[in-house]
Parts: sequence; C-alpha cells; structure tokens
Amino acid sequence: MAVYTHVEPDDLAALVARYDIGTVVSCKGIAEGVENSNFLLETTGGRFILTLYEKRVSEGDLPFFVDLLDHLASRNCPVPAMIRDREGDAIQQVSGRSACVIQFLQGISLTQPTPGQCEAAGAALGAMHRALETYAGARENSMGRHHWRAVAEGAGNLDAVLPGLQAIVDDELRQLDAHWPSDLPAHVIHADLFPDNVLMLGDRVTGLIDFYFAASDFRAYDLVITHASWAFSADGKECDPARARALMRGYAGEISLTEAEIAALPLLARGASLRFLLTRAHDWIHTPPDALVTRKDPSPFLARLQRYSTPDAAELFAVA
Ligand SMILES: Nc1ncnc2c1ncn2[C@@H]1O[C@H](COP(=O)(O)OP(=O)(O)O)[C@@H](O)[C@H]1O
Ligand SMILES: N[C@@H](CCOP(=O)(O)O)C(=O)O
Repeated sequence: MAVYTHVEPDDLAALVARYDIGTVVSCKGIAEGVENSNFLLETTGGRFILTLYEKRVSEGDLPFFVDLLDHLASRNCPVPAMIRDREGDAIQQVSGRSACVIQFLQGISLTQPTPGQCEAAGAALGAMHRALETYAGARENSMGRHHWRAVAEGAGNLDAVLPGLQAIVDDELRQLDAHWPSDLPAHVIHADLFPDNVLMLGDRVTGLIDFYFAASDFRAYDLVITHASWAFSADGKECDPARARALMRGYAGEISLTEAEIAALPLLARGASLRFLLTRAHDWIHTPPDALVTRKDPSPFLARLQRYSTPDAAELFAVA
C-alpha cells in the first residue's frame, strides 16, 4: 500500500468542495504503487483518484505533467484527465503536499501479461510516441543516465542490499558512460511504463497512467524500459521470447526504429535495468518504516542487467 501522507476528513471535504464533483462518499488508500500517496476517492459525482505527490515528484514539474496529459488526451491516447476545480486549477495543496484529483479509468493492472497483452502494450507505447513527436514541452530526465551515479551514491551501502552489488554498479556505470549513444531519436517519453502503469480489459489498453517520471530522452530507451518490465519472469532471470516478440511487434506496427536504435537496444536495456536496480536499492534502504508501502525487490533488475549483457542479447529484441 502506498500511503505516505494521510488526509484528514475536513481537509478532504474542503478539497472536494473546490470542484463540481459532489461531496465525499469514501476515500481509501490504494494498495499498488510506491512513489506517491494514492487514494480511491468516491463522491456523489463519481469515482476519482486523489494523488498526493511525494519524494520524487517536484512541485515545479506538475504543470508539465498536466500539460503533457492534455496533449496526449488531445491525440486520443488513453490517459486520465487531471480534473480542474471551478477556478480551472488542476494542482492543489492538501496535508502539506501538492495534489491532483484525477479521472478514474477502467481496467486492471497486470502482473503476468500474455503475449496478446504485450502486443497491445507495445502498440500503445508506439502510438504514444507518435503523439509525443509533436509535443513541444520538455523536461530534463532527473532519473536519466547522468543521474545514476548520484542515485548510487545516495543509496548508501549497496553491498548491504545484495553482496557484491557496489562493484557491479561501479563497473556498469563506467561501461555505460563509455558507450552510451549520443544521437538517437528523442522526445518526451513515459520512462516507467511497467505493467502496473497500464490498465487493460482483456487485450485492450484502457489506460496509460503514472507519468511522473516522464522526461525528454531517447524513444528507444522508453521501449527497453517497457521490454524489461513486460517480457521477463518475476525474478528477472528469464526473458519470455513470445512476450518479447509480441511487444516488439506491437511497437513496430506504430514506429519503425532506425538501424542505430536497433543496434543500441541491448546497451539501453542495461541502462534501464541499472536505473530501476538503483532506485529500488535506494528505497530498500531508505523507505520510512511507518510508510504503508511494499518495497520492491532490487534483485530482479540485477538479473535483467546480467541477461541484457550476454552476447546474444540482441536476439531478445527480435520482432519475429
Ligand atoms: N487514473 C487512474 N484510474 C484508475 N486507477 C488508477 C489511476 N491512477 C492510479 N490508479 C491506481 O493506483 C495505483 C497506483 O498509481 P500509480 O500512479 O502507479 O502510483 P505511484 O506513482 O505511487 O506508483 C495504480 O496501480 C492503479 O491501480
Ligand atoms: N516502476 C518502478 C518504480 C515506480 O513505481 P510505480 O509504482 O510508480 O510504477 C519499479 O518497479 O521499480
């Protein structure tokens, strides 16, 4: 359960009173998620998500996320609307946190997607990338590769998370610095399109959510984040070829990767694996003991990093 900040009933009633959404019926903490405090808010006007933004979301970035979702909605991407109050404001203050009331979307977050669902997710990612090619906004990727060393240092004793991890991370950072590409197609990307951030009904994508890591970066980096999170077993040790191919096929139906992008995929995927390994290791050490949250295990992303480093890793990205 991700609830770091609690909302008093009077504060909630005052917040809801700013909107034309009726009055509060119930408000329950949501079990999924690790970054922000999320509540399922029921009012006499319907069902909404109330998000209070925590540690990794800066208040100054919120107008960018609101604008990004407006752009994607205008291009028919299945993203939730940020609800505006009577003054037209989407961003509020509650319990000392910035907060938004967000449209509730139907659908289920998957844990073990089928190949058909992977294909649909790949297609939704590709369609979103096409919509983002025309998006004028930009945001520096605060979780991008120039920040990984600082995340590693900020995490503390990595060997306490997994024995030998510090040396692995140091070596990987050196290799990625030496070989990271500099000139691939780039625009704003989602940067965290894990299965829990895609809502689906059967094989249909009903929602793309949780854009709070969205930033300017290589589109192929977004693709490998999705590959790493959709195509592997839960322990990160096995890449399922059927799921991987389906994901790549769905994406290829929307976007034709350049040769340089295809060549870079294994290295970008190592970077993506390191990025989530590091933030999970950081949170493993630093999550407050009283937070209602289930910490995420870093080790499956070490396993992915190792798989993407094997000589045949390019085969994991085959379309057929
Ligand atoms: N717009 C939405 N419609 C329906 N459910 C949502 C919506 N936004 C979030 N959720 C639910 O809340 C959970 C946590 O949201 P998420 O944005 O992923 O949190 P976090 O940023 O903390 O990781 C999601 O897995 C989903 O179940
Ligand atoms: N997807 C990341 C962490 C961010 O969590 P989310 O709940 O916002 O997707 C991970 O799995 O490490």
